[in-house]
Amino acid sequence: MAATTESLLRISQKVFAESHSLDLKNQVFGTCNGMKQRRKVRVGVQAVAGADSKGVKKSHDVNLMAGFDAVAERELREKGFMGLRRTKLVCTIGPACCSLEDLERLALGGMNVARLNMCHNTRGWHRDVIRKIKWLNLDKGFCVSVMIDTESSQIHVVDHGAPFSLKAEEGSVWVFTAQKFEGSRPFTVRANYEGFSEGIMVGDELVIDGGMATFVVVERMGNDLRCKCIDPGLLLPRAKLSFWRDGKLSYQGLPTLSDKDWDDIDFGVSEGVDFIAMSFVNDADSVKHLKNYLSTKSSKEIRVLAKIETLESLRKLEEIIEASDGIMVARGDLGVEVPLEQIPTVQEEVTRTCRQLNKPVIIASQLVESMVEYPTPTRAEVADVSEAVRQYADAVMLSGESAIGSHGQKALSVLRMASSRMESWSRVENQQVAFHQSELGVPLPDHIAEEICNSAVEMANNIGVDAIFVYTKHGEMARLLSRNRPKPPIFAFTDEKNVQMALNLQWGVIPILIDLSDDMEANISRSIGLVKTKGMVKDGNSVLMVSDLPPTCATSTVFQSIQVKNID
Ligand SMILES: Nc1ncnc2c1ncn2[C@@H]1O[C@H](COP(=O)(O)OP(=O)(O)O)[C@@H](O)[C@H]1O
Ligand SMILES: C=C(OP(=O)(O)O)C(=O)O
Ligand SMILES: [K+]
Ligand SMILES: [Mg+2]
Repeated sequence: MAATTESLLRISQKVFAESHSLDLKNQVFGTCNGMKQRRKVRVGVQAVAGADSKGVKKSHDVNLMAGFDAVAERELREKGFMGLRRTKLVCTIGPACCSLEDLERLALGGMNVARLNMCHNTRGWHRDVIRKIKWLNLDKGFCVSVMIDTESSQIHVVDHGAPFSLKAEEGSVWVFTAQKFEGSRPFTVRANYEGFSEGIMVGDELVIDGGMATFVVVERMGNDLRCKCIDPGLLLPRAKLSFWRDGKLSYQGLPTLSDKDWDDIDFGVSEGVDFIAMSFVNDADSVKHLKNYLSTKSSKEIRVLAKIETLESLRKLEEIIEASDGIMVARGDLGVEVPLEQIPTVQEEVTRTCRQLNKPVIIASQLVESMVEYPTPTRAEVADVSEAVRQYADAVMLSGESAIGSHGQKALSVLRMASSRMESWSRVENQQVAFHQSELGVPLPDHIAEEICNSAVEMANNIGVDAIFVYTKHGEMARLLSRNRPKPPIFAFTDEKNVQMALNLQWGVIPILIDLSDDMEANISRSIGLVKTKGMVKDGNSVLMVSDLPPTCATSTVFQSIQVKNID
């Protein structure tokens, strides 16, 4: 495929316009009732995209209009309803997988969300990748969401005198400084942050990368620290530094979001990303603050995920989960503050709490770490991925395996295969075991929606329908169904693009963008017609349908119903 940077840019601007179409709508189509207005807008955007990309085939237009996920569609045709993967896959994009061809291969391999870690590389590089992904979505009918991950105020090495890792020998003495110096000075390490040594005293321990090596501070020289290695190990080029006193991490009062993070967030807003993963969250307030900021800055809703990677965040787990749109169990940095043997139980606890509170959860870091170098995973790594899937995490994630590894596609296929295998095993294993969940909703309408979804899933499992269809404006009913981890897959029909992109992270949900109207019967026949033309359902299939659409825009009563239909 020959896509020049220029054409990429043009089409990205279209995507941008689509995701920021609020003002556009009123200008172009005037006023009518809300739903009709949206319906017209999409046709408008599609016509523009169609006119612009002359090479785009007819089938792509159908994809654009119906907002299908070409990969889920193919998977369904090949493997049937039960073979559809339920666990979502997140890939960190880096230099090893940033070409259009690489990204397309990852999308074809099942990537649901592309993650860009703002710790690394330039904003120009990130912009280029985001635009490529959006272009692929448009051109190939993929449905890959974009997530940016903030850097936060981490203290790390920027220069240790070598482009590769160095060994710190026992008893060797090193100077840690924030000052720039010319050339290379042996045994000198430069940190990224001026105040890195603030409050640090002689006798404190300096731990590298959560235990790769340990030093003790032997002298303060202004803001520099002279340190002696007491536990030998490796110093990597961007190694993270943490200070400990009396077995406790010393708190340096660094903000969760730095000035650079706010710039990165504005960048994410302007590029129309779907998720922002917030690093080093310590409390719910920082999450609420970012969500408020985004609600004023962005015309589309950007979901905020809190990364659980500090001891403090575990103390305030529930309030953080409640404030967020989802969670990432960031096991890499978590392992710096929490003893490694506790990581598995912490993971299980966070995953369970997320499901109770109905928020999606991603299990991240080192899932198949050895594949950064080797073409096959270790048996232990496959067991780790399978365990996350058995715990019913919504998503599993690749980091360095895709960003810098030589076997990114293979690593993704390991996640895909391990997920599918464990999912089908769990369906058999859990046949009799119901998940005991606490009630979520307090106001009556929420409680009703919750009970309807719980009953719908029980019914779907008992009857053995092939699929669940849900018609949803904000995605809430889809999430409530997903929370029950039903046996059949959930097809979520929505007319909100950003709801579709957010549901990409939700276990077992295939989000589909279609026009929805006040007429439920019309919605049902339209959705069936669409999936039938795609070959996704056949005559004889049975579907359970759940809806939470208001019957008319004028009334606030939500019309909820469950019905079972045989496709004919
Ligand atoms: N955008 C990028 N550009 C260059 N290298 C990257 C990028 N994203 C990730 N990497 C590399 O991949 C490794 C793994 O990624 P990740 O786990 O996200 O970051 P980190 O190691 O900083 O926690 C990083 O250490 C870095 O070397
Ligand atoms: C996912 C993580 O965050 P990052 O890769 O940004 O350090 C982690 O620490 O596990
Ligand atoms: K990060
Ligand atoms: Mg981290």
